[in-house]
Amino acid sequence: MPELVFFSGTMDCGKSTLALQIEHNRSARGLQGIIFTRDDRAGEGKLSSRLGLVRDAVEVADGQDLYVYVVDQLSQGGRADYVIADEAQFLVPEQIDQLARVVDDLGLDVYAFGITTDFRSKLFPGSQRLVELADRVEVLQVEALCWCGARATHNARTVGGEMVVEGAQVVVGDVNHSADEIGYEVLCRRHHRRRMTAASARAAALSPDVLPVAST
Ligand SMILES: Nc1ncnc2c1ncn2[C@@H]1O[C@H](COP(=O)(O)OP(=O)(O)O)[C@@H](O)[C@H]1O
Ligand SMILES: Cc1cn([C@H]2C[C@H](O)[C@@H](COP(=O)(O)O)O2)c(=O)[nH]c1=O
Repeated sequence: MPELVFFSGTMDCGKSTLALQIEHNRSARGLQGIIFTRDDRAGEGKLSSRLGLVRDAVEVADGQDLYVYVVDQLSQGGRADYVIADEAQFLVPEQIDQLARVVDDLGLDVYAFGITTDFRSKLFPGSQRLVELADRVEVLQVEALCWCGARATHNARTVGGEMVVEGAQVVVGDVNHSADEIGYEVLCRRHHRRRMTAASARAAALSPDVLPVAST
């Protein structure tokens, strides 16, 4: 049975790498996929992994109907054996419904990859719809780690290393960034709740004013 699978996790946990591996293994067996992406850090129409691999993909536009796109490809004589959608958190709920229709009406597997929650730990609308519609939600096995060593479950947005909680839901960026840029850091829930990034933990440890116990 074809499936809609949502591979989810924090930033930097290997989602795009897995997307590229799935694509590689299928194309090595002669299958042909349609690869959708949106706002990848590597630029328009790219699916990129921090391991250095990058490949071309279809950049999803505002309001684009993904079901119609796949049908058009097939009716123009193109092949589509499966569909991959990276950065799926940036798709709108209607586009997730269209991906579900690709599974149900065209009989293709659809593999979607994305972060579930934003820097405020609120669901992205596209990810919410994926959780609602997916046949399976898979959490990636390689754990991204918080600075404290615990499993990272949350995404923090940082400015100058400090966590911020105000701003637009979508700001394309990376976990490796210079100190004064907007960036991201993955944290465990405890440290996300306390807004304690690696930089603020380091500063607190160095400060003579801070008592060793802090509970919020
Ligand atoms: N230099 C490196 N050596 C080995 N693994 C790396 C290196 N840089 C990044 N990675 C791996 O790549 C992962 C990030 O992969 P990526 O597919 O870009 O993540 P995501 O799409 O989830 O943000 C990291 O969690 C780490 O496991
Ligand atoms: C938490 C959060 C992230 N983003 C952006 C930052 C990156 O461009 C992508 C995630 O990419 P990755 O391959 O999973 O690292 O999402 C955002 O726009 N808003 C957020 O709150």
